[in-house]
Amino acid sequence: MVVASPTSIQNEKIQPFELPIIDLAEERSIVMKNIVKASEEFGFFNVINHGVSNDTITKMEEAGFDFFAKPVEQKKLAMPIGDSFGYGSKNIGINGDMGEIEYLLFNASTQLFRTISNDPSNLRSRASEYTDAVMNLACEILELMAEGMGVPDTLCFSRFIREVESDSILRLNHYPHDHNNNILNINKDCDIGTHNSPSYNYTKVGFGEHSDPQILTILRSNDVDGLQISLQDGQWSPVTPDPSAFCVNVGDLLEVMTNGRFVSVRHRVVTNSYNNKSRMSIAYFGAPPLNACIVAPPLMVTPERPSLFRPFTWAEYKKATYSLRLGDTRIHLFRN
Ligand SMILES: C=C1C[C@]23C[C@@]1(O)CC[C@H]2[C@@]12CC[C@H](O)[C@@](C)(C(=O)O1)[C@H]2[C@@H]3C(=O)O
Ligand SMILES: O=C(O)CCC(=O)C(=O)O
Ligand SMILES: [Fe+2]
Repeated sequence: MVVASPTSIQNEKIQPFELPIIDLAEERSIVMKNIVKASEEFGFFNVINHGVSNDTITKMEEAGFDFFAKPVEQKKLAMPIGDSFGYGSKNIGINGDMGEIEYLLFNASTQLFRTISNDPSNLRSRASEYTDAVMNLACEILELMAEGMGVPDTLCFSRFIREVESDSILRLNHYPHDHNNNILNINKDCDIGTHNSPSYNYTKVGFGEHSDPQILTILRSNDVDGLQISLQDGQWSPVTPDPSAFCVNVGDLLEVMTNGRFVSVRHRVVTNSYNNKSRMSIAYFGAPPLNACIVAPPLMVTPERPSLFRPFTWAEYKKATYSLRLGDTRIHLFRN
C-alpha cells in the first residue's frame, strides 16, 4: 500500500544558518581547504566567482520560465524517449511522493527528450549550453576536493561525470506561487533573523526531504526562498537564495567515495504564501555511468577508518533509490 507523504509542515522551529561561501577566485590552496571543510561539516556550500557566464544562466532561466508558462498540454509533450524523464507535476517519482511542484527532468548527457512541438524559447539548446558549463564547474570542484584531501589521482571523482556514458541529470523545478493560500490564515511563528522573510508555522511541501543519490549537485535558483537543509541537530535551516551563486551539495555516492568523510545532507523545499513570486531552481546531478564501480580510493581507507561501504555499481544504487520513497535513506543498504 502506498502511504501519502506529508504535504504540509506545522509547528517546526527553523534555525538561522549561513552556508559557507567558497570563492573560486581565491588562491587554490585556500579554496581546496575551504571546500573540504564545508563538505565535511555541512555537505553544502555556495560557490561564487564560478566562471559560468551570466548569459548562459539568464538564457537557461528564461527558457525555463517560458517552458513552465506554457499550457499543460504542451508541457506534457516534452515526454522523453525512455521511462522516468520528462514533464511532471505534483508527483515526484513513482512511489507516492507529492509536492507543490512541476518539473522537467532529462538526461544531461544525451538530452534525449522530444522537443516540445513549438519551442521558441529554444530550451533544448540552452539546456545543452548550461549543462556543459555546470558539468565543467562540477568537475573543477571535484578535482579541488580530491586534491584538497591529498588523493594522488585528482581526477578520481570528476572522470565519472565527464564520461560520455555518464548518467547525469538536469532538472528544472518550478514551485508555482500559491495565490489561493490566504496569508491571514497562517500564524506567524518566528522571525528567523538573518533571513529577510519571516517564516510561518504553516508551510506546504514543495519537494519533500531527501538526500541526492548522485556524486555532486550543482543547484541554482531565482531569488525566491524555500530551500532548507537539515542541520546535525535535526533542525531545519533555510538557505538564503543567491542567484549569482551556485549552491553545491555532496551526493550519496561522494559520501561513499570519501568513505564517509563528506556528508550527503538531507534537504527539502517548502513553499509558503509569503512569497509573491514563483521559485524556479535548476539542478544538475553529476552521476557516473551505470556500470561504474563505486568504491573509495585507497587513501580514504585506513586502519583507523576502515571501509564503511561495500563496492557496488551505480546501476545497483540507482535501482535501490528508485524502488524507495523520496525520504527513505538508502546509503545504509550498502554498508559493510
Ligand atoms: C521518489 C523518488 C524521486 C527520485 C527517485 C525516488 O525514488 C527517490 C529519489 C528521488 C531523487 C531525488 C534527487 C533528484 O531530484 C532525483 C532526480 C534523483 O536522482 O533522486 C529524484 C528522483 C526523481 O524525481 O525521479
Ligand atoms: O528546488 C530546489 O531548490 C531543490 C530541489 C532538489 O532538492 C532536487 O531537485 O533534488
Ligand atoms: Fe535534492
